Amino acid sequence: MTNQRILSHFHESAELKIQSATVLAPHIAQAIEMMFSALSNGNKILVCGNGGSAADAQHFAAELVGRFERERFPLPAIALTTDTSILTAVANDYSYREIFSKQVQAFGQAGDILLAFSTSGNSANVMAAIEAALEREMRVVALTGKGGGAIGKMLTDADVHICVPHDRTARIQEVHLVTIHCICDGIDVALFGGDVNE
Ligand SMILES: O=C(CO)[C@@H](O)[C@H](O)[C@H](O)[C@H](O)COP(=O)(O)O
Ligand SMILES: [Zn+2]
Repeated sequence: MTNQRILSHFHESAELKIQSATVLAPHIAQAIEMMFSALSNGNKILVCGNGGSAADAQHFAAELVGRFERERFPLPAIALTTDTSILTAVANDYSYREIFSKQVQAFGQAGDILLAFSTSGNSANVMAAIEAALEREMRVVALTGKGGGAIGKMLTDADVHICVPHDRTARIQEVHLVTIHCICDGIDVALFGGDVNE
């Protein structure tokens, strides 16, 4: 019984990944192109999300500033989920809704990219961050699920929407993870070409 449950998690996850690959590949390719071009112009990437998606935001920033699979110079990415003094002050003095948007206003510049994670597409603080980014002429890459929610409706044609075709938060997060690894790999390939062992 327990084993069956475990097996079904693995199967559902694997099946969704296969199914998402075709649907998401063109959007992921667009995100890679947009990020590579921004980084090449001296711009940076700000990243945000709640809960498991906060971990994804930090995971992505770590792979850009540190490394993914290749040795290379550090690339500028900042997770907006890590400074507990900023997060608690803004949540306490203003609202939880503004914890990311205030940081976008503080650090974001035209041409920078906001990478925004929300499995529901409806987290108010992620939406506020997107609003702030668009006001500053930043571009947005949104990783969502569940049809994209309100975030899907806020994005412009200049932005990229990577919407996982599923309704279960855990499954969506699992596809978000492989997506950020695709993006890291794509940026490395754009920088150096070829495969990892070259
Ligand atoms: O990791 C999980 C569930 O798998 C949770 O921590 C989850 O991230 C949190 O409930 C988030 O607050 C959900 O926000 P969102 O993805 O809808 O924007
Ligand atoms: Zn989770």
